[in-house]
Amino acid sequence: MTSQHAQTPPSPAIEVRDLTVAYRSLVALRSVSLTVPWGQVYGLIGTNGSGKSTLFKSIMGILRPNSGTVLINGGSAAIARRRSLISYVPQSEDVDWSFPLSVREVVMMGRYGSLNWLRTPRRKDRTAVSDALEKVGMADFADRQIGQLSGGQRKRVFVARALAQGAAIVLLDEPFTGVDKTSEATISFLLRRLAAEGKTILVSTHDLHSLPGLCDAAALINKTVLLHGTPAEVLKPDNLALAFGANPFAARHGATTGGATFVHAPLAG
Ligand SMILES: Nc1ncnc2c1ncn2[C@@H]1O[C@H](COP(=O)(O)OP(=O)(O)OP(=O)(O)O)[C@@H](O)[C@H]1O
Repeated sequence: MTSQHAQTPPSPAIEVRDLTVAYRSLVALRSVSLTVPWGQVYGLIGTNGSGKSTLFKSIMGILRPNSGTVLINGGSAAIARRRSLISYVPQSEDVDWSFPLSVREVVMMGRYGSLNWLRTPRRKDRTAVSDALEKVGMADFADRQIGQLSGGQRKRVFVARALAQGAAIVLLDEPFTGVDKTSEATISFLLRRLAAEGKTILVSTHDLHSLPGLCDAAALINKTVLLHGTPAEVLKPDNLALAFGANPFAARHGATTGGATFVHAPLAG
């Protein structure tokens, strides 16, 4: 017997459809399509300038695409941001570290919608901030100015901001660049735990060696998505070489091709 009401399949966490983004005449992304399901850590792999940050900013709705769409849980990025559904941990270079804010104040920003900046924190906000700082091992640094932190500590503070926000989707742009091993392990552990709770993590990284332990799936990107698959498939040297020309990452993994899904013919340059 069939049910009278057909079940609508749940929307994926992130769905990018045929996205093209240009900075004036420079095309940074061309016809990018990507589906990221719920409950996964998904890796975005690409060399410098391959368009990873542009894709993140497009997913966040910060950049307006020339064409194509981005859906967050089936709706617009603007709605997702307003509902604090999605959080963005930027590259360190994109943050003004001289800004006179304490660690606690940065994490508290995760508790305010952008329209609510002047609201006085309530007890549950303060508790959420303390809990998040505890989880990333930064509770002892709560009153320190953000400029007085190491690279790894700064990243942990921004991860804490995403935790305090309670976002169901977290984007992390190069979270392991310039980061010490302790911070990397803390962040990786937290990301795996968030995914186990059903949340979705999209992470861009150059660090291929961290990929198998961290990610459930990954995509190789060079202005467009070249291929996607499991980390083991994506990391096959021949796939990296096919995607990027000579293997620019000098990966030490496996030696055969196959398994990964090529989406586009590899691009030159
Ligand atoms: N604001 C901008 N104006 C003009 N061009 C830009 C701008 N931001 C990025 N680009 C260019 O767009 C392309 C993609 O840049 P993007 O920052 O998205 O790459 P990326 O993969 O994040 O690189 P990286 O790993 O170095 O951060 C590059 O050629 C870059 O020079």
